[in-house]
Amino acid sequence: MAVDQASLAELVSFLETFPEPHILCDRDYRILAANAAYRANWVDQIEVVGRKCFEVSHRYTVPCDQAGESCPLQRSLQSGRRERVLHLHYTSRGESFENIELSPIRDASGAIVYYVEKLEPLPGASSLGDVQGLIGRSPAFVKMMELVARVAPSDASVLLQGESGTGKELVANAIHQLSRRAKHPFVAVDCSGLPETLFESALFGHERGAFTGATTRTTGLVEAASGGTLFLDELGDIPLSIQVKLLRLLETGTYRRVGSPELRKAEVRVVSATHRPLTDMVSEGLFRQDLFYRLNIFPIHLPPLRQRGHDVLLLAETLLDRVSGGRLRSRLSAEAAAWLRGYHYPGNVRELRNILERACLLCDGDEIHLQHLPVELAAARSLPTSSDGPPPATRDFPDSHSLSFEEVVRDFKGSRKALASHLGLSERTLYRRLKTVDGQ
Ligand SMILES: Nc1ncnc2c1ncn2[C@@H]1O[C@H](COP(=O)(O)OP(=O)(O)OP(=O)(O)O)[C@@H](O)[C@H]1O
Repeated sequence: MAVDQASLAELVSFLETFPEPHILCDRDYRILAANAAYRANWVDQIEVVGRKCFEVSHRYTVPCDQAGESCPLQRSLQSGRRERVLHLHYTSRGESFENIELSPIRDASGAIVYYVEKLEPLPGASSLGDVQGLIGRSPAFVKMMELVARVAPSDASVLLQGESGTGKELVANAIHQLSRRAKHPFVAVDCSGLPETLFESALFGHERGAFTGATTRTTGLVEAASGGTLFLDELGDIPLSIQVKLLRLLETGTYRRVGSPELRKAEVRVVSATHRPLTDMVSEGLFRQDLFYRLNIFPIHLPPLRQRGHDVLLLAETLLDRVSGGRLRSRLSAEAAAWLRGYHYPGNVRELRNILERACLLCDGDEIHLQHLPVELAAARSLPTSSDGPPPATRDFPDSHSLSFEEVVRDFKGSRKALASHLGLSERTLYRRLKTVDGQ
């Protein structure tokens, strides 16, 4: 049964009272009305009434769920409830990540007849490529961004898990920028770079005379992050002796400077990151279980680049701008683009950036060709190049095609320095990981 015309007109005029952009759709995705805020900001004055929402917002010809994205309308039809998702939408400001909230409207018999859709851009985020420096539009990336947008406004501890170079620090920063803490500091701590003896004083500060060489009182990183976000990178490298102190900080919001009995208050949100399987470390007794649970309240998995499809070329375009550093910006030839699209990137986005930086230096003209790319890396896996078989651009490489760290190390013919650069790791991190592999 349909809602009568008078009720529909009331609903439409009700939407006009909202300052945020709203549209009204039927169950068949058709837009029945758009309020002034939507008309003013969201589309370039084109008529949207009568068109399908997926066509206007995504330029799709099929509903989002048939295009590999989650469709709030379908979800709400199934759940019967309000649904929220994050989508990448076309707007008058270009492509933009938006929080979408879809509320069902029922008729007198209780059947869903319409949907009211509210659209809100992520705070601070404008067009694609400007979401705190994070580039991507693949389903795996958008799914991850949806979790980022959901957790950012809260104070929950977030644990970012993902291979090296997947953008964990960028994501941690995005969480900070999208939170109410954005005006306060974001302090990143590289836990692998701190020797155990200095860890506690770096984190919590120390009093004058607390240990030999402590000639002045020093504030720690926890205090420096006050009101903001403390990002603990390479969490698995925190010594056990410090883990207990970190747990106290998280549970009671207090800490002591080294050499001081005074309990100090800290007001920080903690986001941490690891590429190591922390649950294994917990079962081996190398990481405290209570601390793991406390930090892992909201886990977010960062997809490896090889699972992000066309994001590779999207990223390549932006990274080429960044690495060309004032020089003439090089273009990718078709065969270079196909190779880049098919390569498996054990070092993820950092490796892609390194490959492009090297290619720009090797390339004399303005076009990057296969000879400027490290094609020998993929040859170990017999990946096709443009000259044999279908171009890699047309295929996706599932996980089984990716090389493990050990395999890359085994197959790599160059120096340790070249290997570190190829993997997108610092030499120090490479040695640390080699040590872990040898120790197994
Ligand atoms: N989605 C993205 N868009 C743009 N640049 C990205 C993206 N992801 C990663 N990068 C770039 O890749 C490089 C590596 O990113 P980042 O340092 O955040 O990775 P990481 O996962 O923290 O790595 P590690 O585990 O080695 O510390 C940086 O130069 C970063 O700017």
